Amino acid sequence: MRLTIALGGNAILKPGQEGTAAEQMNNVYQSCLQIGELAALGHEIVITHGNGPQVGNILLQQAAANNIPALPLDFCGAQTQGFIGYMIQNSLLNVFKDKKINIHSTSVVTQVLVDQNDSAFDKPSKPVGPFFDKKHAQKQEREKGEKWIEDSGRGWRRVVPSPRPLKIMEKDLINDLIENNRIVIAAGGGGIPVVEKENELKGVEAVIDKDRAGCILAQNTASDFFLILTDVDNVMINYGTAEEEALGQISIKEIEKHLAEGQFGKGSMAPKVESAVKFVRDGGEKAVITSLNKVIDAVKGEAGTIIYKD
Ligand SMILES: Nc1ncnc2c1ncn2[C@@H]1O[C@H](COP(=O)(O)OP(=O)(O)O)[C@@H](O)[C@H]1O
Ligand SMILES: NC(=O)OP(=O)(O)O
Repeated sequence: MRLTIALGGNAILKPGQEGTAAEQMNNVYQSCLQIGELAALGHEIVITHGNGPQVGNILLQQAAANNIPALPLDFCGAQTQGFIGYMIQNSLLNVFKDKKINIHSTSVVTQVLVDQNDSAFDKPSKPVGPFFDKKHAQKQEREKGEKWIEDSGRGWRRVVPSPRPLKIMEKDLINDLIENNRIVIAAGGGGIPVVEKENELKGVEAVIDKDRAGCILAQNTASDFFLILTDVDNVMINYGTAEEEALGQISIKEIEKHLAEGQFGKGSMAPKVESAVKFVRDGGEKAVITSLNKVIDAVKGEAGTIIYKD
């Protein structure tokens, strides 16, 4: 089976961790152990990954640097594709060497087309960087004109514009690599957002949601399964309350009812559910939202929130 796997940025850099290279490499290596198991079972694998924590850290590093020009958000996104891609390639090489699997992986610096008139440019919604307290968030809003939100009970985070992905510009190249038995890492961080202006592609300041771009990647690569891996085993209803309940196998109709009720975090779980639903509604076989630890069972249909056609 061909699987597109979307790795959450928060799984690569967990809330509360400092963000050292060693921490992130270790987290990625743990993810790649599971991906190695799937490759050993004979599955073809396409990978995308988040970059919210990482791109936010680059913005903080830039703000702390004197006399060095800050680079725009599309450049920061490209940087994260490079170093997160490196961590995945490095980890997969080490995992495959141990398992004696002869498959190579490569990262594709990927541009994703967005609409320059997307209303998201006026309404920042994508959380980036570490979690802070409310006081810090209010100070940044007051002094820097930034926008901050409370993120699913975990603390306050800066938000940036997150337009809808329309098209993966490197689609054909990605498919050529897959046909040549490569594990491709693409559309990292949702892809580098570009708009079409006077017949040219130009980068714009935004961070695309990687689950929405991941859905297009899964469709463009004719994947059977779209797996969204995050830090919870299941999507929940009444999340964070005493009545919290995990969703298992669920139809599009049922999960859309919960979506309409506002059961899923706006900048976190809601885009995952919408992306999973879109993949299945448009003809994909199955979409799963689960944690890394459950991925092997999820592929067998035995764990996670599995969305199927009504
Ligand atoms: N209804 C819900 N069920 C489960 N998790 C939810 C729900 N609503 C919001 N969340 C939050 O969504 C988070 C996962 O989204 P996010 O942090 O964006 O993940 P990632 O970085 O892995 O892509 C969970 O850690 C949880 O705090
Ligand atoms: N770009 C993006 O969606 O990143 P996260 O998954 O880390 O939020």
